[in-house]
Amino acid sequence: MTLSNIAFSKTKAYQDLLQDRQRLSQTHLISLFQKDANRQSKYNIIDQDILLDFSKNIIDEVTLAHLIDLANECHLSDAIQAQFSGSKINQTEDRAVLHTALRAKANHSILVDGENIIPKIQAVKSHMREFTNQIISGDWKGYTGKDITDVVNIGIGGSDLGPVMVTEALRPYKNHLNIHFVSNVDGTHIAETLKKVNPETTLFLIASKTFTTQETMANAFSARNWFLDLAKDEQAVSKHFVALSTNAKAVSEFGIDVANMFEFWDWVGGRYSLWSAIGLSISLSIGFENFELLLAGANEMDTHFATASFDKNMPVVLALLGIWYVNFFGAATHAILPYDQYMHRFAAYFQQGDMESNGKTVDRSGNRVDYATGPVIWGEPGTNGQHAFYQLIHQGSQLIPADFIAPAITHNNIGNHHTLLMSNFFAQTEALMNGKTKEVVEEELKKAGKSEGEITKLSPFKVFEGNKPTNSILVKQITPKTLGALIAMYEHKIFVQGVIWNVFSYDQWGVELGKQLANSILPELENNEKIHSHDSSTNGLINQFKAWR
Ligand SMILES: O=P(O)(O)OC[C@H]1O[C@@H](O)[C@H](O)[C@@H](O)[C@@H]1O
Repeated sequence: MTLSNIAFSKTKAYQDLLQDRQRLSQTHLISLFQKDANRQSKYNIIDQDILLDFSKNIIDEVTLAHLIDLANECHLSDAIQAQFSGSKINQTEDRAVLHTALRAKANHSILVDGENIIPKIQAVKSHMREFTNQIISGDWKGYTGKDITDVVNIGIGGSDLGPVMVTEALRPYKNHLNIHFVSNVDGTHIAETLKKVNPETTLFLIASKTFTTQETMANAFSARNWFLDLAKDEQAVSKHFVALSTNAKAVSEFGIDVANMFEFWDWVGGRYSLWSAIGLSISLSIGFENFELLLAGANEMDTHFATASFDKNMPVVLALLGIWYVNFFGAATHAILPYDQYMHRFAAYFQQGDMESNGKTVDRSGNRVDYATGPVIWGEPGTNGQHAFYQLIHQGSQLIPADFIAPAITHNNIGNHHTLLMSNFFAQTEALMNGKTKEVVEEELKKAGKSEGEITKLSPFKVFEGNKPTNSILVKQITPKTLGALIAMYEHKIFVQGVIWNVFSYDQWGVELGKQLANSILPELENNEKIHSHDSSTNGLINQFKAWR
């Protein structure tokens, strides 16, 4: 079973949606609410302690029906089925895409090349459980007999962002272990981290799907050298270095015993790998039982995605709304705004998740697309964002659809902080929708005692057009389970958009060119000769670098 190959812009639904866009061009969100007393309940999905309210979007029933037609015309149901069943839908790399299998129930069966992969997933999980328990309990000792106190995850991209985001989001569930992350090849990152840890009590997780990534290998070798300089014993490495990888050969060449390797497989995409052995830092941080709850939450979202009708399907609705704004309103970006300080890396995580997946311009037949695809994803936690960039969302010239995410229950009930936070959460989407008319502005200025002249001068700047679309995602509480569901919801959203845009969401050829060029420039930096082999800009920069270093 392969993915269908439907040109999105040639579908009937696309034409219908163009007309909807025309029809709604003069319609304000406020009037959509005024026209339909049931609007809130119609555009609302609740599942697994997550409420998605998408009523503040510029859609009506006809538009939603056309968006769903679009999904059907692009054979979305078949695509979902193809992904979940292990078809090799990552065609450019000839791989299945089965992060969903990592969180499937133990009695499930999913075949890849005729082999049921569930038993081997379970075997790695047992290894993770056992190892996690040994480290947390102190049964696992460092080379001088001391307990492990610090864990350093060395990885980049998908081998870093997911674990960082989740360990931060689930800090309230954290145990005594200090978890550090080193990703950047900038020596500062590893140097500053090593200053904080003691070799006798530190465990390094070398996290790399390929075990060839330049940044990760450089950091891993530096960590190993630092460790050996202090421990002065090769034998000690096995107690302090473990690998999370698909590449056993490279792991043992690095000097890590394969018994200390936590395996995963090529059908787990890097940016979808936090559910695999790459999640070991998460399991160490919050305990394996909580890690399993994270997987269970994601699994429940998988079931929701695979079974709910499209109009009641959170990932599908989010994906269709995203397409509505990217392709029919020209929105170039999409903001993810968590009103939860612990979720401060959530948007950064989905920058990779979304932009590395759908940042493509070639369709599944190898032709250039004639429509926009993946938007720029960005965001910061509320309310910090309000005091920084919300100005542009409210009054700027760009349309910026935004997801507002907040927990009803906080982990830190201090004074009235949570109600203060939530009042902002509710107020912002209301303000973005309603805006403020000239009449209201003038009335306010009048009440403030301004003269007629001042009112005329000031009022244009104080008017808010409103009509800015938002999704509100209210979560009962951020727990391992609900966080797992939220992440899976966004993962599936990305997949749905890729299906409809007719791009391959699970490869990432676009990151290769820079790597290739860096490899060819590297030897040129290792001597003091003047460089002439590039364009004049690159030559000039390299030569100035050499002159200054
Ligand atoms: O886990 P690895 O193999 O070290 O790869 C890390 C990252 O490497 C990048 O080159 C890829 O674009 C990412 O998708 C990937 O997550």
